[in-house]
Amino acid sequence: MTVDDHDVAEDLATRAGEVLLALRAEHGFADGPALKKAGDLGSHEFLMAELAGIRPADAVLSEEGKDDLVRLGAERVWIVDPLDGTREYSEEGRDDWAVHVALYEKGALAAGAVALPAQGRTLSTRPGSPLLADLTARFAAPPADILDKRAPVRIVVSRTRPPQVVAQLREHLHAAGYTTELVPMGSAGAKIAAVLLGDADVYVHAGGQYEWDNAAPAAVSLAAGAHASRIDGAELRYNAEDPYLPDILVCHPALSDLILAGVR
Ligand SMILES: Nc1ncnc2c1ncn2[C@@H]1O[C@H](COP(=O)(O)O)[C@@H](OP(=O)(O)O)[C@H]1O
Ligand SMILES: [Mg+2]
Repeated sequence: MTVDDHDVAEDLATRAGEVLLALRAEHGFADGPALKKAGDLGSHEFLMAELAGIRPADAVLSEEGKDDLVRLGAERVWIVDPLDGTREYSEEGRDDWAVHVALYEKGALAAGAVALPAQGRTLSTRPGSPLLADLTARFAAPPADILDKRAPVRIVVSRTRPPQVVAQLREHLHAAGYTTELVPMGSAGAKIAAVLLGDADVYVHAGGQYEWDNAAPAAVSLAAGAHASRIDGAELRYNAEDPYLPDILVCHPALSDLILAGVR
């Protein structure tokens, strides 16, 4: 039986999340560094073994693996972050951490899933996913409350490394008559999921990130009809020789011109 790539992404991200929940329960929170290490490694090894079994011909770029540049000539590359938000994973009670599994194929993102294990859900590009249908409906309707300036623009940012550009963006929005609210959160995947799920309106990051931090969240965003780009409006490109991809913007497409004008 052939298994569809969307199903593979969703299934592997979800099951890696179960591995991470089990390791968190087993280790407890007394030794943070040991828990982080166990999580990063345990999830990476799980994903590598599963991908080798189900997609043996594909290349893999993982945050926790050695970067095999054979991927540069490969048609299919899985871009995975076994544990995004490692810091938050090691803090008791926090649910802002994620597992990212994306497939890059012939120049573009072809599938992806972001598991939020402590929230009990996985966002994915799988056509037919009820959650994806909800997200797609959200982005098909205009964000009337924001456009009418009745509701604040909720900007989700790194809780430990909020970028400079956010202050500039807020000034730009305030000058245009909008109000804003900052929502600090860990994990690029959890922050992008917050935008997709309607708990925030904009995710802006600058100053450093890698392909594994945003490939799967970008794949789901684009599948849901959200805007996802570099902060200068350029397309997000993957499987580069240097996987450094330092900035990203995700928001409702009806807000993208306004936000891009504020961050450019
Ligand atoms: N300036 C920077 N340089 C490199 N990586 C960064 C970065 N800022 C954020 N990241 C990475 O992006 C992810 C989300 O960060 P944050 O929670 O601060 O928003 C984290 O991934 P990991 O948890 O997988 O390491 C973090 O390491
Ligand atoms: Mg990461």
